[in-house]
Amino acid sequence: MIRVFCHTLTNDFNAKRCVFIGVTPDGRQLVTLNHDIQQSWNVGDFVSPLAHVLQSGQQKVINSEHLIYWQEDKAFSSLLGHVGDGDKVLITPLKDDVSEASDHVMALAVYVVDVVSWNNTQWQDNWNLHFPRFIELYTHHWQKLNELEKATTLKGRLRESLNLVEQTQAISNKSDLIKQNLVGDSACMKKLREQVAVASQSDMTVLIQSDTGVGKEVVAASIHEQSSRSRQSLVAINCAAIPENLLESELFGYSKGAFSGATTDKTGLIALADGGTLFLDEIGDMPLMLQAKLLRVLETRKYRPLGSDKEEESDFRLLAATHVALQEKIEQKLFRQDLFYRLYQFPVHVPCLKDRDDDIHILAKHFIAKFNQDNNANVVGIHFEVLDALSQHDFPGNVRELRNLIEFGCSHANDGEPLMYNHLSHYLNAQNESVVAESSEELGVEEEQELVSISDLRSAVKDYESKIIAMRLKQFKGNRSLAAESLGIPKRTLADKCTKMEIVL
Ligand SMILES: Nc1ncnc2c1ncn2[C@@H]1O[C@H](COP(=O)(O)OP(=O)(O)OP(=O)(O)O)[C@@H](O)[C@H]1O
Repeated sequence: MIRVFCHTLTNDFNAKRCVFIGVTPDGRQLVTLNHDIQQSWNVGDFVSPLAHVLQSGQQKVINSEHLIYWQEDKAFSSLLGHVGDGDKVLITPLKDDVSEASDHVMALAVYVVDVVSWNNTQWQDNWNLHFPRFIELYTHHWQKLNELEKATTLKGRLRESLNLVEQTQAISNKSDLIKQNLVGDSACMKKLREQVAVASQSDMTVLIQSDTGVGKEVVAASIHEQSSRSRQSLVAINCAAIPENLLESELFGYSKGAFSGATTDKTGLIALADGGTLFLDEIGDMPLMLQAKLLRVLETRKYRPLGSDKEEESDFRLLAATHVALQEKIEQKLFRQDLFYRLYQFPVHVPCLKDRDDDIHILAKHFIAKFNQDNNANVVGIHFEVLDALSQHDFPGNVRELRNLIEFGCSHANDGEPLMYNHLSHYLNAQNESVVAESSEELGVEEEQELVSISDLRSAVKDYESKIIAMRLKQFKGNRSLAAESLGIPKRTLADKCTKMEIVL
């Protein structure tokens, strides 16, 4: 469009030079639009004649002798090139014809007319007659093109935001589905489900890092189930559970005769995962020699079964998990750094249960429902004392320990009844006994010293009672029901004694 404008001005109106200047979208700058010239001016810089025309909206004709006044504006001078004696520099504003402000200037055309043309009456007639019409037509077309461009850009942006909305919706839908297996309402579990949903949309290698029993396997299964590979298998292996020499043949498979005992061909897990997902649990325990082989497979997708001279291909997606800190293993030269970075494409951390104890209740309910379903039982809910006790438990074995605990309790509960404290007391007391044993040992030393100095038996007994109650309350983190139950006294009696003895916790 600009080329056509300059071409018409040069050919039909004998312009010696023609430059097109536009206003930037933020309205702050004037910039040259010709491809071969790069200059810009601040719209408020009145050292330049361009700012004057932009503000007045009136065409300006500058005689060659008056150019001296604008010499301070070096950019403007260099724009014009050589201007001969008597030549005229014209700056014509191009006004937008649909804008409500009829003086809105869209652009400026700067051109030089030589003295001969300017003094020629035929040129003058032609210029007076056709130039205004040309400018009007040109501005109109240019404006339409700009509108079209704006509409196309807007359409593109709308599409982009629509895609974003669709993507967010898809992730939220997936997260809801994932919640059926990856239970928990804590903020970190919601975030984890979102990460799982995002991971399931790509083929990136996911490295799941966490303590034992937190649900790494559940995370891996959820990623696979929500991915486009879900119709094919999820093939899982625990690298720590299999002896080193067997792990290689399990993964790569072997040909008949590869070693003594290989009486038939065996398909390896890498082959079985073709089209699906391979989950390597406890990858931190994989021997170094196998790590090198795995790295090669990840890079080429090719592998060779033991004893075979033929390379095979497998299109699998890798998920890996570890409960050990791989960085430490790298420092100890027990894990390859290059493999770590290959696995670390999409890292996922699953938080420990003690860092999200809001989830204990919902997980407990989930495991009771599962127990009922699997055992055709009818344990109805969970008593608040059990929840209190659970929230004070540390769960070093994480969700797996909670699941075992609930299943243990459910198996002692009666149909139609909720899960009560006494159904779990055997399990929990075994834990508490170790706490009490620790405290008792400490008390033994102090007690010995105190016994020697007793002079008032009644007050010593009271002190002793008060210590026992305080210790028991501490053990149950201030829960008076549990402390009273453990001491075999009613809760009200314990409360009275606390008031009388001024025991506060
Ligand atoms: N968020 C959860 N929702 C429901 N069940 C869960 C959740 N997290 C873990 N579980 C259950 O807890 C048990 C242990 O989970 P999982 O085997 O996935 O843990 P892990 O981290 O892989 O353990 P390990 O480190 O021993 O391999 C399983 O029975 C699993 O179903």
